[in-house]
Amino acid sequence: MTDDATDDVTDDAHERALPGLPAPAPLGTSALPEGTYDGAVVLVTGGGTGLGKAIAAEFARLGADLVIASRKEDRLKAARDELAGLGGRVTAVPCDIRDPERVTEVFDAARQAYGLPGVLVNNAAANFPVPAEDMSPNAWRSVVDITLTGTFLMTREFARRHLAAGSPGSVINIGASYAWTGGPGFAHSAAAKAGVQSLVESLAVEWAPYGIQVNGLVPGLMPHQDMTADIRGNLDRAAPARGHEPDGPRRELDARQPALRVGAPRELGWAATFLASPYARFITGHTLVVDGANWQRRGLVSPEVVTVREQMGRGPFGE
Ligand SMILES: CCCCC/C=C/C(=O)SCCNC(=O)CCNC(=O)[C@H](O)C(C)(C)COP(=O)(O)OP(=O)(O)OC[C@H]1O[C@@H](n2cnc3c(N)ncnc32)[C@H](O)[C@@H]1OP(=O)(O)O
Ligand SMILES: NC(=O)C1=CN([C@@H]2O[C@H](COP(=O)(O)OP(=O)(O)OC[C@H]3O[C@@H](n4cnc5c(N)ncnc54)[C@H](OP(=O)(O)O)[C@@H]3O)[C@@H](O)[C@H]2O)C=CC1
Repeated sequence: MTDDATDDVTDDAHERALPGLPAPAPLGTSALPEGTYDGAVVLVTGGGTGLGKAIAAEFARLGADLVIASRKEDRLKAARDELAGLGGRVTAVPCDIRDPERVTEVFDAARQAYGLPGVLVNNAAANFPVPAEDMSPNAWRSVVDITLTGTFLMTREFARRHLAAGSPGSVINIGASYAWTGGPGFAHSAAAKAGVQSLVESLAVEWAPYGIQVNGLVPGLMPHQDMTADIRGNLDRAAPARGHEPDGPRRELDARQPALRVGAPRELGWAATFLASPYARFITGHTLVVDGANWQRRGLVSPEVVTVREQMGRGPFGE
């Protein structure tokens, strides 16, 4: 199982005069004791690709049985086989999280396979860059329905089942820092992630009395080979991949981070396994940012303003 390694990129950073933040520990290692998740069932939406798969992998290494859910069966099956190679059991359930009936079916399938998941990672989301004035109503709805409504439906089903069973649980919502900074060019996704962040804070209080933790986990820039063409295209505008590999090292992206490197997906996975672990039982309603301080970045002097249209190489509105 690979981690879409930024290791190569990290080496680049170390060749510089400034070291940047140190490289992460090797893939396959963990700060948590072996077997921390033995007997636990972990449900990860969007667990067939990218960061969701990396998160699922870290839970699997620590003994969890996994349920991964998303729309595309072929990718889910490939990920299931890959994750099963880490030792645990893995079930893949096709599901569009916008549909409450499909959401119910995922939990039914999980219960039948291993029992009620004790951990839910709401990782599935949708996003593409688009100037707000060009965005169709359906484009807005699509991103908000998947990212915010889908997250709510999954979380509601998880809580209902735990409330009925009287059992504790842990929810982790994967967010984005533009939830609180705003995201020019990503107005739909930023608004949806702001809603996801708000859910963390509302539901943590609402459900703490029942033993359910709800936390947020925000990745910084963590490129991986499953990035959609839209997101990849956005990165390509800033930093074209070198060589023949579409996921080749991108020194230019590293140079744009205070850490002088992008994040490795496993760094998010490690944070998720901590947040849902017995060592974080008094942490709820919190959002942990794993981004090398990129979201706090400010220059002494503000950079020149470049409109979203110009950044995307688009002509005047309406032409
Ligand atoms: C680089 C910084 C990133 C920072 C943070 C990153 C956050 C992330 O969330 S990354 C995760 C990205 N991953 C995904 O988005 C995976 C899932 N995404 C998708 O499957 C598609 O992108 C989807 C959301 C468009 C698919 O949803 P679906 O319901 O199948 O939608 P349709 O294909 O029917 O399209 C709906 C609607 O949206 C319009 N649209 C699609 N792409 C674009 C685009 N690039 N620009 C403008 N509009 C777009 C599409 O045309 C439809 O609208 P109508 O034509 O009006 O019907
Ligand atoms: N990569 C990064 O640098 C950053 C990522 N993030 C966040 O991290 C998370 C993962 O992103 P990343 O791995 O990069 O993106 P991916 O595109 O790889 O993952 C998105 C996942 O969501 C699933 N998905 C999309 N729509 C639905 C749906 N309607 N129902 C069920 N599943 C769905 C997709 O599977 P399928 O198509 O099969 O449905 C896919 O597995 C997201 O929440 C994203 O916002 C935040 C900041 C930066």
